[in-house]
Amino acid sequence: MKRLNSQLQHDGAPLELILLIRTLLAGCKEISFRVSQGALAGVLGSTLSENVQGETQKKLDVISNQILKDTLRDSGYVKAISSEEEDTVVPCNPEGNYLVSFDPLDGSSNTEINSLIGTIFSITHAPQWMEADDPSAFLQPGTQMVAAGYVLYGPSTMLAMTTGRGTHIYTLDKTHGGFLLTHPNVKVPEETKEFAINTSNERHWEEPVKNYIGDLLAGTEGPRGKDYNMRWVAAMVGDIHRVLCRGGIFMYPFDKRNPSKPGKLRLLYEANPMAFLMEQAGGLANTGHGRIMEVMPKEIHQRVPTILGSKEEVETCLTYYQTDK
Ligand SMILES: O=P(O)(O)OC[C@H]1O[C@](O)(COP(=O)(O)O)[C@@H](O)[C@@H]1O
Ligand SMILES: [Mg+2]
Ligand SMILES: [Mg+2]
Repeated sequence: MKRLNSQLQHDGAPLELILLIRTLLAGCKEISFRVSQGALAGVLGSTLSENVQGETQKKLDVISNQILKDTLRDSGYVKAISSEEEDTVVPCNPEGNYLVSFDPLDGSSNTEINSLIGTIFSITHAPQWMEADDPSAFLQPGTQMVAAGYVLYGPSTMLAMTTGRGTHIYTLDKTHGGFLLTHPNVKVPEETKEFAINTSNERHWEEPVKNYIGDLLAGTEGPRGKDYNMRWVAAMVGDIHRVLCRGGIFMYPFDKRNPSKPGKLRLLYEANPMAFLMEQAGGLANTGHGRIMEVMPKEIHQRVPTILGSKEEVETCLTYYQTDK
């Protein structure tokens, strides 16, 4: 089975980017080990602190963030880091050529129930003009990403990654510690009968979402003429992995509860990397009003509504926004 290195070379990734990705993944392997030790390593449960977004930090949020930060800072390849768990950008090597953004642990609420969690990341070039502690260099649209992916800490530890030449999925071979290419060139089926949305928020949704989901729930008797199934992992990384593997539509739409938080998911750490993976696998990624990867971020912790998945299903969903039917 092909190794990660040879696939990256095959996809034309420059040597320094390959070395950076390998460094990042060394950190993820350490997180994978800590996660698998669970209660034995004392990594479960909450801390007493909150992150800048007012969310209580789990011990694993803090540990994973520290592991990635230390690994990347020491590598020399990275000029600065932005993380869901950091208030501001973290300056690294002023001579570094890359910027890395990450959600060190996605799906924190799943840690205590031994359910799916993961790390989501993206990499862009560091502009020459930037100072290492200048957050404005991170305010680039997702179209500028040179690599993105996630590591899923599930029954197997899996990596989904793209450098813009397709989306490939690898499995961590724990006997040698290498990621092996198990699912090359993943293609998301264009049609689906499966959706993922937190329906407990229905009363806060806007009309297009209410109408679209209402039509899915109507099944064979409704306008869509087929029965849909629903799944919700409560970790985007798990839901997107399922969609990449067998199709579906995943949504975290705009929520009327708090207009300052337009959707729960973060553009830099969650939406953009997943959008890149989805598009490279033939799927779509939209906010309801435009392509996620074209959103110009105004601040590093910005949130964005998300609709990702099977091409035809996302296109159908978007027609509800156009007509507001
Ligand atoms: O509480 P809800 O609505 O189930 O939210 C689940 C969503 O929140 C998230 O867990 C947020 O991620 P974090 O755990 O990194 O904060 C997403 O992964 C997931 O899709
Ligand atoms: Mg997350
Ligand atoms: Mg997180």
